[in-house]
Amino acid sequence: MSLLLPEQLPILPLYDKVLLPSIVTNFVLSDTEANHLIKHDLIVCIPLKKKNNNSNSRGDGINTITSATAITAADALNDDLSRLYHFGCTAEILKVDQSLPGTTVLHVQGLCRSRILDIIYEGACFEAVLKHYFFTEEDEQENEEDQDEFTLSNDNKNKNDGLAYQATQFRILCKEYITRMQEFSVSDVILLQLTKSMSRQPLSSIISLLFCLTESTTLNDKLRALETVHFQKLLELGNQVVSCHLQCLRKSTEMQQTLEQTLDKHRREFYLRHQFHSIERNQNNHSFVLPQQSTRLSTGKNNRYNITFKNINNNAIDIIAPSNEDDEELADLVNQLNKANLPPYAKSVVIRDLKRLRKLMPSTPESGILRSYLELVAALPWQQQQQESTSIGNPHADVSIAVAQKHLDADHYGLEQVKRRILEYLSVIKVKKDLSPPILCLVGPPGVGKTTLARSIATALNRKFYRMSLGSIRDEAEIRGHRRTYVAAMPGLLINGMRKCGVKNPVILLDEIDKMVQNSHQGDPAAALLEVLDPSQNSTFMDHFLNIPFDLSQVLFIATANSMDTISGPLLDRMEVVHLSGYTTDEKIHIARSYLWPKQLEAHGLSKMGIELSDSALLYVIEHYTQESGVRNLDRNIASLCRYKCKEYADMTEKTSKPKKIQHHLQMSSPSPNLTLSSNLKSNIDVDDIHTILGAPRFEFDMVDGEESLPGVVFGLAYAQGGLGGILPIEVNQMPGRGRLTLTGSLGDVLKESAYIAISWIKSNAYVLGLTTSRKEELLSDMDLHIHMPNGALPKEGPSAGITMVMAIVSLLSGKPVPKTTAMTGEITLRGQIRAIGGVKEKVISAHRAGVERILLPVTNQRDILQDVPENIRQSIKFVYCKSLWDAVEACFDYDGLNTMKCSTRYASHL
Ligand SMILES: Nc1ncnc2c1ncn2[C@@H]1O[C@H](COP(=O)(O)OP(=O)(O)OP(=O)(O)O)[C@@H](O)[C@H]1O
Repeated sequence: MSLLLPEQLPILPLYDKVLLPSIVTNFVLSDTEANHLIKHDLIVCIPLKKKNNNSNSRGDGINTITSATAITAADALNDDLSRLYHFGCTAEILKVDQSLPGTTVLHVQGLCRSRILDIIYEGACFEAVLKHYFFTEEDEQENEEDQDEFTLSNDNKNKNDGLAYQATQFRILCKEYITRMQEFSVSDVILLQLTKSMSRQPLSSIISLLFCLTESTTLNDKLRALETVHFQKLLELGNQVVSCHLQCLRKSTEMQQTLEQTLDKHRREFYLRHQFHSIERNQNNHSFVLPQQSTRLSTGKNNRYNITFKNINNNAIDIIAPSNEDDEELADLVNQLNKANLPPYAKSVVIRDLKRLRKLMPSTPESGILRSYLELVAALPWQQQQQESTSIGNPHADVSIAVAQKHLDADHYGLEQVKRRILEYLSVIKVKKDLSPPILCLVGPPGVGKTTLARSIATALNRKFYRMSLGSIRDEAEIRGHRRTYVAAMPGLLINGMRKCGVKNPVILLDEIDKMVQNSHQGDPAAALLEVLDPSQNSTFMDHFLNIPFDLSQVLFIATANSMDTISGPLLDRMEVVHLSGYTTDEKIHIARSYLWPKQLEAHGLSKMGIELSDSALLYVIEHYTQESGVRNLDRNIASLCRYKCKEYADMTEKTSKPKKIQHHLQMSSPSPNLTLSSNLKSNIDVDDIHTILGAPRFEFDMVDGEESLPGVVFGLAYAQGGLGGILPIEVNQMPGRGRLTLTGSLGDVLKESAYIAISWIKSNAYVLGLTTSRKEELLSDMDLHIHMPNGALPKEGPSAGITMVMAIVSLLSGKPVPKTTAMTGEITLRGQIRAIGGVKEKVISAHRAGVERILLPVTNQRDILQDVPENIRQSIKFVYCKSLWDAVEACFDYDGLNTMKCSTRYASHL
């Protein structure tokens, strides 16, 4: 056959590729490269050795050029010729495809191995002089009959070197190789070709195919296959390469198995658990039914199966079954769940979740969430406990009103009306034996004892107390909890509170309910509270995290707020508001004497030292170091006094005691009751000491004493947020101009409007007021007015200064001063009516402190004076109740001093 092939053929050098006999493939060349080749039917494809070939003679390492390129005359100038491998593959050109411009695709089939004897330059291109090698049929002869039965047993060892043995071994290895490759899901096309060739093709072709198709065969192996001209040697090489591949495959299968074994420890546990549950299910199908309270046979870890009994009464599963597969923590959890006395609807959810938890791998985040969820369920008070409070919530128990009153009185001075309202509320509960009366909402300035009152109620009822601060809550989820699908989901404040209390009937204080942010983009927390505060709905309160209805109907809710303005309407509607106003100075003195001073002495270990705080010193502290409606700052200042005395005492003992004794004192947490004060320690705190202890006074109270009664200056009464009242002078001045009005002193819109109303009313009644000489004369046509309220940096707002503005302007224009001991407050209308205002108590109390003797008030505020203002203040101040501005004018000015103003005429002007 070699004779039939020409011994001189054009060369197609191959970069990074080796063509083997029997293989059909294609090479992409440029048209110029292919031109001289396509004139021939046969070519020789010779691999190129690596450029710096210093490795071995076989040409290890071929340059990584991917396409095949023909050697042209120009190429010949290069060193490519020297890099040609000494063997090539003679190939037949099957097809030439030049459909793509500039590109020629040569479809070729390898025919035989050819040794390169010489390279010659022939007709503008290089050609190789070759010697061809073929494998004859005899070469490839093998014992076909024994092939299938042939095994690699010891009996056949004598054949080890034989061709048949090599061939059979190759076939066996090839089959294993194909099977293993199938396991690794290698492309089916390759395996199909290999499988087909196994039965039909001669072995040399199979070897070629194997070398070309398997990606793991190196270029080196392919070059070795190309130069091997003895069939048996080729077979040996084939066996070697396949064995090597197989070894790799076996190794990776082994690794995979080991990896799976390690990874599958948990999966195996899962299978076992699953298996166990199905056995358990079978057992449960045959569960015993007992007529009485159900019991579990045993929870011991040695039990093969746990048998669950069903309660015949409610047909619900009464006890959650533990499992032998449970770890210690999970067994504990199941135990707690069983003790939690869950209602049937909660139990079914828990059983389902417990099953899910057991199927999950403990390391997964979902398992953690589920576990904490079940822990929450176990910790919640689902049923009334025996040891829980014996008062409200338990219909057989009684609330002792006398005890409640004792507690309230013991903790709080005064607040008579508030205490009375609380006792009424508790009486309703006692009589009705449930908690349906509306929820109490204590509204008042800071530090007046709202929180402590709620705490006293809880103590009086012998219930647990939980304070829930709602200040700045803007997310509905904080009340209702997050759904469990969210990462780091948590139950809401209420369920958390119930968990902390551990009882079904605590007193929960919804503190600062007015500070809750309404209608934020994260939902409306106030809306979530509606359900909680509605007695008809809160028995099935739904927390998103818990996702099981929870009964809050036994909880006694009390809310506190500083102002009602910011509480949402529907929420306010569900509550009964109890107002707490600020304390008078007298009340503060009482509170300080009877509660705060003894409390702080006790807290500083000075209760047995006989330290006294004089009344004048206490009053000085209240007036010059606090400016509040409550007593929180006063409490703090009293604590400062106690600290100072402590320091004095410590210094004194250090000076007088021997070192040993000092040591002894330092070790003591509080001074010994036996220790008496040395004569050096001053036991009385006077006004003079206050400066030394508390520093310079922080507030100077505005007193009318220091003021002058001038035309155009009138005292109004102000009420600031936080329950503080005070006197506020309004100053008016006039200047030549054209009737312009200037307003200064950080006045708000409503206050400015009051000024315009005042001017309008005065202008329209100028003649009757005696400010003009005829009805037609225009007031203020040639002058400008300037109204100012001192303390300019402090923003002021509200309608209650209307009356004061009118009187101040009239006073200026008439030249008649209003006595400085007269103050006033009231909203005005354009018709001159005076309307009710708020904060009466605080305003009156502060006016009293400032030395005011007479106050003008709207007649509709009379009941506030009678109800709220302490008797001693009522006695020392004269109240003038005004229905219209004429009453106020009458009270402020001497009528005869005005032009024509007479009592009778003022009514005429109204008509
Ligand atoms: N009438 C009172 N008798 C005795 N102590 C009082 C009285 N009123 C307030 N206190 C004391 O004042 C302090 C502050 O009271 P509390 O914290 O209850 O104020 P609050 O009204 O809840 O204030 P806030 O609105 O800022 O929460 C407490 O130590 C309390 O004991």
